[in-house]
Amino acid sequence: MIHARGLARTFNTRRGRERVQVEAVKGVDLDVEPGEIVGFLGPNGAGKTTTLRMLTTLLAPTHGTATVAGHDLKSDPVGVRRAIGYVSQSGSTAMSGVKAGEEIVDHGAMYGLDRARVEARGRELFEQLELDGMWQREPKTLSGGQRRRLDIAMGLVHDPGLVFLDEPTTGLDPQARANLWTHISALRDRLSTTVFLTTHYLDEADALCDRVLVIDHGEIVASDTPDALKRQVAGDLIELVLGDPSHVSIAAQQLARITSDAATDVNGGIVTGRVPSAGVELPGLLRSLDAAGVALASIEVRRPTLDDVFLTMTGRSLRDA
Ligand SMILES: Nc1ncnc2c1ncn2[C@@H]1O[C@H](COP(=O)(O)OP(=O)(O)OP(=O)(O)O)[C@@H](O)[C@H]1O
Repeated sequence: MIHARGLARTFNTRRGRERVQVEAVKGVDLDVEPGEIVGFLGPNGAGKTTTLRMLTTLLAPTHGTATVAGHDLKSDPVGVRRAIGYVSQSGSTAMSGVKAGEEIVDHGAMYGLDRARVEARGRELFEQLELDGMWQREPKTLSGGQRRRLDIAMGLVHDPGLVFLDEPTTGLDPQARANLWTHISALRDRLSTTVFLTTHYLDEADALCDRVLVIDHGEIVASDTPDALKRQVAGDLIELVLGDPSHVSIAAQQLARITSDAATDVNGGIVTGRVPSAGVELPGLLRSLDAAGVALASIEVRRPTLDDVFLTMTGRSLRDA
């Protein structure tokens, strides 16, 4: 669906009186297969929006080539535009006067589609996106989550095979975000729409995306499934909270037998260590602790997060970057 090679964009800008060149995107290669939900993750200023604007024909690349939904970005930008949906950060719904349904029909008509056909498609999308009953409402009277779903309906009304969502859940409360994830997954499952979305949120990339591309300083630093990326970080963290603190050293010994680096941390009555896979190691550990007479108050397992992945790759936390 998307094949980009060496995609780059430089901006000429001024810093004070000095002219400077900003290399926003530095020769990115990326491939997205049909039916995938791919998350484009990175800190502020990493180059996400610039890449998205290039892939959607809104910004010309300085270098590189790309095929998007079967059309060449440079030689056939109109073909690209017809074949994709794009939902920007700010959305495209008008805030006054026009009814939600009319906006949808006008938007589809812009693509040269028959109004009756667009209306049928729009009503179907309203149903799928839980917007039933909103056809006659003005967008300004909708909730934040409903408005984002209306934006997505607009992006899909011409039935594109590929849709770009720029930070789709920014500004929504946690419940509305989770609800939108369900809808985006369902769209892919029902309509086989390929989804390419940018996000700041680690939990969003983790919960929603089949694959995550991590961009930093204009370069892709990782591309894999969230689980595979997290497996690259040295395993799961096991935390043993001891019922009897005098068992600390024996518990540490037992845990050290299975940790990746034969090391554990002891803090009061708590012993922690990283193991390659907690699911595999835990039953044996519990048996050996039991045999050694160690009483546990509780046990916790923490899987690595995408933030741990970013930290391992760049030495910085995604949140602080
Ligand atoms: N029109 C422009 N002129 C000059 N510099 C720009 C322009 N657009 C983007 N940049 C710079 O390019 C870099 C990448 O910006 P971009 O908006 O693509 O990042 P981003 O990952 O989308 O960030 P955010 O998450 O904050 O939206 C930044 O350093 C930004 O300041």
